[in-house]
Amino acid sequence: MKELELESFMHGLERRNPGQPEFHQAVREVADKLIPFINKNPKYLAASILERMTEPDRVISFRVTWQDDEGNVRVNRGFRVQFNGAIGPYKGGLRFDKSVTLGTLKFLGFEQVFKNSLTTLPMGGAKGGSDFNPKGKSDNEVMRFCQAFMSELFRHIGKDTDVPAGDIGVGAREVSYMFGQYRRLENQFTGVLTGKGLAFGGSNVRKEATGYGSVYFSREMLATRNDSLKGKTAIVSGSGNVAQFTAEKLIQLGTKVLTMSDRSGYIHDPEGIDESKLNFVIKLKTESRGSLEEYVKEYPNATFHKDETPWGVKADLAYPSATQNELDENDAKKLIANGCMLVCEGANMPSTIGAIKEFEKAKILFGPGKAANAGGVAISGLEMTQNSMRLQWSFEEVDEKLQMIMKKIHDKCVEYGQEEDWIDYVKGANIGGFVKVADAMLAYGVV
Ligand SMILES: NC(=O)C1=CN([C@@H]2O[C@H](COP(=O)(O)OP(=O)(O)OC[C@H]3O[C@@H](n4cnc5c(N)ncnc54)[C@H](OP(=O)(O)O)[C@@H]3O)[C@@H](O)[C@H]2O)C=CC1
Ligand SMILES: O=C(O)CCC(=O)C(=O)O
Repeated sequence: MKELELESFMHGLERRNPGQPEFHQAVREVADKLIPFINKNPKYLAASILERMTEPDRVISFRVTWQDDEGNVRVNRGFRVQFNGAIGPYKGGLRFDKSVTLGTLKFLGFEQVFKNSLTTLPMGGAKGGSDFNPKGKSDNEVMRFCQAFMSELFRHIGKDTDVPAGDIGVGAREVSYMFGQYRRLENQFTGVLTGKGLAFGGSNVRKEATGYGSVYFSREMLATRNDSLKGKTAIVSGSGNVAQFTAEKLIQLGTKVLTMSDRSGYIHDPEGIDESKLNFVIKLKTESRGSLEEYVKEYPNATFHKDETPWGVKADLAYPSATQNELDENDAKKLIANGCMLVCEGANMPSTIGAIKEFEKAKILFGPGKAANAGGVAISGLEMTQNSMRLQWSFEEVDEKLQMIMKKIHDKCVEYGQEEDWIDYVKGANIGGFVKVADAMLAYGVV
């Protein structure tokens, strides 16, 4: 049987998916670690599992027509990429951002397949969204867009088919508008979206889960070196959902958070962002939706660095939690030179392949997003469970389950990623996520 070879596999993939560099990057990172494993396990090779797993089950693309406050008719493009449903209903967020393309959503959907498998819950992988830019839009415009988006999406989703949630640009407000529209169209109250409000089927801890989960994962990584979060300093990037609750949990566990960022730049607060300063950021980002520049007006001992990223700040730990490719090879070199011992990805694919190579060379603790940020979708999975049972677990109960799941994901990464003198978490997450999906696909035969 002819073995797989990385460059020729990638050549074929790039030829079949032109103009989708983020998708190429996500597949390369996975294939680099998986191909040696597949070549040693001919059952996967013979069934062309990697070729099948890099081709989405289904891509849905549609027009979204809505009206702005001036009465102008606006047109956006909507997508849902149902990437792989071998181990459960499709599951993954929706992103509303002007940068969204099919290639972006294919990279995110592909990552989601492995991530969801790692959670140990029965969820396939999907992602969707639109090039709609929510920035500067009124609440009414966002509502009309969400209703128009759901007016097409509703026919492709369902509690046992595909269950979307939030991502960049899609938070509690947007999920609520979409859930309201789904309920109106289908006349059904079912768990068809997660991240819902607590009053209408949401789960405790879903809002916090991605950030908290990322911190719990980093706590497990540090424990492998008999170390802990207490007394450390941290760089956090982003100031949205994931960054906010990463910062909150770090503060609670005794870590000093020095930075947060947004599209306009980053803030550096050498005294540390404490709970009350974080509440200012949360209000700024979820209510007035302003720029972080406002922070230094309120807290003048901090500095604002316009159009810059925070990776040059000296700290023990780094939590990239904004967006893809926000941390490159040079940033990685700066972090390592400054003594950073751990990078934990709250965002999806925030580190470039060059940056990851630097972390691997330096053998620092590096937690890839598909493992480290899986807490969000894990609690979404538990929201689906609670919806099916028609009950709601307490905050403490769900938080305990989240900690257990993050520990299990960490254990899985160690099982497949343990090398002689370090843990290759990228390899561990990729192989650990692959095996369950691949075995299900093998069991189904040629489908
Ligand atoms: N929400 C979730 O449960 C999960 C999210 N993720 C991933 O985490 C990351 C953050 O998502 P989330 O917090 O939900 O999204 P939000 O929309 O809540 O926040 C995104 C944050 O990142 C900043 N940002 C977005 N794009 C850019 C950019 N191009 N350059 C610089 N900063 C940028 C935003 O800045 P600004 O405020 O200026 O818009 C904002 O601070 C994404 O990669 C997402 O895929 C992963 C797992 C689950
Ligand atoms: O909760 C979910 O279903 C989606 C979370 C998500 O989009 C992600 O893990 O990237």
